Amino acid sequence: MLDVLFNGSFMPHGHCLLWRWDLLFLHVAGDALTAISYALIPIALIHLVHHRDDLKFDKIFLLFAGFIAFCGITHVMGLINIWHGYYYLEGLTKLTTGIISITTAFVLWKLVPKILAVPSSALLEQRNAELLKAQDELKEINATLEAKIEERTRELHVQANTDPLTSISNRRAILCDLEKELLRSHRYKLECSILMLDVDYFKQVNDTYGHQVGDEILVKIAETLVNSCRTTDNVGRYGGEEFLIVLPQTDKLQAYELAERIRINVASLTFVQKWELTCSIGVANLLPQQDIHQFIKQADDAVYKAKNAGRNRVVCAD
Ligand SMILES: Nc1nc2c(ncn2[C@@H]2O[C@H](COP(=O)(O)OP(=O)(O)OP(=O)(O)O)[C@@H](O)[C@H]2O)c(=O)[nH]1
Repeated sequence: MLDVLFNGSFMPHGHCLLWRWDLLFLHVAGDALTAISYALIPIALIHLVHHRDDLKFDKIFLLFAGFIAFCGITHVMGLINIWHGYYYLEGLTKLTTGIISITTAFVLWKLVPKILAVPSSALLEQRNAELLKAQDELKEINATLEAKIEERTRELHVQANTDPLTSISNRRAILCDLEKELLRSHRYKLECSILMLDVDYFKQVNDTYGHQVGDEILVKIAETLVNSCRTTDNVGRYGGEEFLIVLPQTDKLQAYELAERIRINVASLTFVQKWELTCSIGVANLLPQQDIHQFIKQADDAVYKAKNAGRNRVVCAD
């Protein structure tokens, strides 16, 4: 079998060309150039498949490489057969080339729908642009939402710490301020005073003029307190008609003077109704080691004394 295959004793092709140099040149040059390029193309294809893991349909590239390589071999056989007559070998090469070619053609046609289904780079670019746009829109929505959440959180914080009637700090907030001030004063050995203010005979105001007038009076008193104090002082509504004022770095005498001023300011408030509005104020100055409850009780006791002493007065705790 191999003897037949490698039998080169058939008439060389050169005889058909009558050994004319011009014909020989055309055939040799054409076959040689084709054979060289048919050797280089498969190498390039294999290199490509080898270096790109993400290459889709890599099997077809390898099939192409084989197909082109065998085409090259048939041209080499054509060259050899100019001088020798290996026509069995050439025939076998052509048959092999034909089988690989038909296989490649078959596989390629089978792949066509799949290849067409792969989105084109223009389509991918368009999708990418759409995604980037959607991403920008989402970022914008996110930023808006975050701003809204921040705003709402601020509003809720204000709501949680503000007395809805008077718009000053509520009991929770003023106690929180006092707690902080207490810690600071103890730590840095600073003076700290508080005023507890209770409106006199407020029940009578409500009973005589109605709850709404009572509310208006509370609002006016809160305004008066805020206007009478420094911005560094904290004014809060402690209870119904009770107000707590925290005075950082303020000694007993300064606190007493402020309390007197407040008492006078409240007494000078005028309402449509002829009612002499007064208040009683207890002053407490922070003692060493004193906690918030003891501090407030001191001020409360002073208010109680002021009430018992006839109201409309300021009493300093002992
Ligand atoms: N209008 C109004 N009244 C309130 C509010 N909170 C508490 N009060 C009223 O304040 C009154 C407080 O009455 P009391 O504790 O007896 O004290 P008082 O009448 O001021 O008497 P003294 O404190 O002893 O001078 C009650 O009638 C409460 O209903 C409020 O938000 N608005």
